[in-house]
Amino acid sequence: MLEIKDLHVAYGESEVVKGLNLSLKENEIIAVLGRNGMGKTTLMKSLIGMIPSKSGSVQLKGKELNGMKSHDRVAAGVGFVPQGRMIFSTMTVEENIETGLTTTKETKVPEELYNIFPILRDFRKRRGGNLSGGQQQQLAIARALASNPDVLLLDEPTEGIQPSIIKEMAHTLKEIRDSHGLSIIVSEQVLSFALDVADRIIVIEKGKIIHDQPKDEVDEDQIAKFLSV
Ligand SMILES: Nc1ncnc2c1ncn2[C@@H]1O[C@H](COP(=O)(O)OP(=O)(O)OP(=O)(O)O)[C@@H](O)[C@H]1O
Repeated sequence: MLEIKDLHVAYGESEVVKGLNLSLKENEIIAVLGRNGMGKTTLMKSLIGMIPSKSGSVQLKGKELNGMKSHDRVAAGVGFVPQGRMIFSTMTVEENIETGLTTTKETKVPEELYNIFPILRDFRKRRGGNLSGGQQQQLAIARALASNPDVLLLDEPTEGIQPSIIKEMAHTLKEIRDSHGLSIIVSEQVLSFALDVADRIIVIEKGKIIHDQPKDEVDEDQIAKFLSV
């Protein structure tokens, strides 16, 4: 449903994503692993249109996204949870989620989102900046889901989150995938989380995929070696 073909992304002369090919199926969760600086964030930002790609193609359900602005990609069905969550700290929880509704006809936060994350219902009048890291991550996911995406991109969602909450996050993401028929790409450095959440594990190094395997066939030691510095 998401087809990435020969994608090249560069900052000026410096090419960071170097001819990446990836095919994401319906209801599939892919974890993209890689050490710091290997291009995970650049890939994610280019998929949501925050960084233009140099060449290549990204198609969602047959529709070309390359060349489209971020807002139009969201309308086309891409949801994005950025690294560091980027919650609007002075806005309330409710207002934060409402910013995700701009591409839909809804004006109120759908109850269904509060059913997935009940703590956000309880805290809906609190300022985003007053939530814990794990609660802010739930808020960032709820905001991304508000636009009814077909594919959800999460950039290092476990960063700065407690281990017990990380476990819960993997469970919630799989539940959302099942209930919403979503496909998910998550970039990660935490191998245990990737193995917990994903159907397929991909390792990128220097902007290219160097490893691609179904989760059930993964040799953890081998992946750990790819990730060690
Ligand atoms: N705005 C920028 N201008 C120039 N180079 C950049 C820019 N942003 C990132 N880079 C470079 O691109 C490369 C890939 O960075 P990127 O942030 O995509 O890696 P990453 O795998 O997501 O790492 P991290 O885990 O630290 O987020 C790095 O060498 C980085 O220095």
